Amino acid sequence: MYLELKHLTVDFNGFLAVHDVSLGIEKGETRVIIGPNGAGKTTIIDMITGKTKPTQGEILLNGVNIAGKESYDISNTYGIGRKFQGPNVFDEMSVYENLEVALSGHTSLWQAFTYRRTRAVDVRLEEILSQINLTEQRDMLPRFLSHGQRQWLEMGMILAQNPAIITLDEPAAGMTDDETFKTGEMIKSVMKDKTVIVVEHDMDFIKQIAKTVTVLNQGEILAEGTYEEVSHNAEVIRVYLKTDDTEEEEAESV
Ligand SMILES: Nc1ncnc2c1ncn2[C@@H]1O[C@H](COP(=O)(O)OP(=O)(O)OP(=O)(O)O)[C@@H](O)[C@H]1O
Repeated sequence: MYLELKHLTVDFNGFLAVHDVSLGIEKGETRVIIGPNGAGKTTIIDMITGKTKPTQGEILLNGVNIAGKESYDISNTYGIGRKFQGPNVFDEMSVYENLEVALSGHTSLWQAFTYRRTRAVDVRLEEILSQINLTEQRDMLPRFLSHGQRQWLEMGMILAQNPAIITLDEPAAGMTDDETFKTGEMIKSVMKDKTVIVVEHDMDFIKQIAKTVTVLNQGEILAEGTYEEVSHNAEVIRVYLKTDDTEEEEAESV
């Protein structure tokens, strides 16, 4: 198994946000994690990316335990990239320059001094611009982009860093249906060689991208399987998928 979470638990002053979670993710897989608000989804991403240290358990990447390592180390040494829920770009730089900063990976003063905008850099950045549908917006400042386009810029910045594993926390939140669909296609095509972990709520989007879905509830795994399996699972429907509409319909039919 490529990435293996083993018996992960997080105790926030007596509150178990994540409790004894074990799951395995294959290399190149796109795994979606769903569940009600407060289920512990973001906390799991926080542990994989080093923001939160598990109270117990292991996170094995190719058999190496990375649980509790610093986020800087996890991103730079172990190649795990993250897209946060909110936009995280440099406002005074153009789309192209934002991607360039991400690609150059100025992790030391020496790299910053020796960096040159070579032909190879330009070719790669143009390729990323096309992959994230922002070729025409390359010289724009991020504030002139739509919400969805800003999210794509961030996905591009992660691609520029070329991580092996990409974690995306609600990438489609606030997007139009068209932007959401394009984001799904982007994950399927551009990120097909990456291992991708996505936290999401939009079930159409999940259906579009997921091979395996893990359902969390109150810090524990409730179900795991294909989209079809989990969306027909009675417990998953009861705790998560049941909408106010279906409850009203049931109440009316009684
Ligand atoms: N630093 C913290 N200290 C205390 N409690 C926390 C902390 N971080 C998260 N929690 C709590 O842990 C639980 C799980 O939070 P988490 O953000 O992982 O849920 P989630 O499944 O991502 O929810 P959402 O869908 O709303 O983003 C929540 O009840 C949250 O309030």
